[in-house]
Amino acid sequence: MTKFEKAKVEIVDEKTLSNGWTRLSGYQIDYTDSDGETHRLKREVYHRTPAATILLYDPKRGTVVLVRQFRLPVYLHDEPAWIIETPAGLLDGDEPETAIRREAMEETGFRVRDVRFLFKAYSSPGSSMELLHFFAASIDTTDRVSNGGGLAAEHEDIEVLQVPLGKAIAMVEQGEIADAKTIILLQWAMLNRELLS
Ligand SMILES: Nc1nc2c(ncn2[C@@H]2O[C@H](COP(=O)(O)OP(=O)(O)O[C@H]3O[C@H](CO)[C@@H](O)[C@H](O)[C@@H]3O)[C@@H](O)[C@H]2O)c(=O)[nH]1
Ligand SMILES: [Mg+2]
Repeated sequence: MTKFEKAKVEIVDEKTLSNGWTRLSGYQIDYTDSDGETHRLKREVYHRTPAATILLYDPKRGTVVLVRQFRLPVYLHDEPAWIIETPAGLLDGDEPETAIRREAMEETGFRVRDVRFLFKAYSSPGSSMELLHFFAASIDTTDRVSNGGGLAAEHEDIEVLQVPLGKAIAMVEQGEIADAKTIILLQWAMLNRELLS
């Protein structure tokens, strides 16, 4: 028996408010709440497609592979905008594991061998449909087959960093790493280091 036994939702209307790189819709829904009362609510939804991210961990050196790139939404906060993240990208219609192998290679130059699927998580469920698939893989220096750096055709301009895991955790505490997916994966690594040998 949950609070929401009587709750239900009916979509009454959807209008496209913007149809650029990502579609933004304005919905009207009839939401019947937990007391059984129905209210018409307005909600805006950003139709982001699924994405994937990966913790690349080198057990011999105790380092993680991170990428640094310009992020406009951070710039608009008047914060330093070349932020540090785990490698990530849109699935672009591929299976999550295929997509993360491709993104890891394009962004970091590491060819990933065995990949471990960890979990899925909504990155911002109040406004965005984005569902992120989280992975982890151990790598070593011999898996680096190119410099990475992203796709020139898409003007990706990516710096590849190899950071000791303890230092990366300290960077979270100091505010130098401030991306949610990255913090989740670094904390997973701290809790599960024995799985990555
Ligand atoms: N033309 C155009 N191109 C864009 C736009 N936004 C992004 N791009 C391009 O689209 C590509 C996206 O690169 P990916 O590596 O696939 O994705 P990402 O930017 O790393 O991140 C995605 O996944 C993250 C998961 O953490 C998400 O958080 C992030 O919002 C995004 O969906 C980049 O080349 C970028 O230049 C846009 O509004 N217009
Ligand atoms: Mg990316």
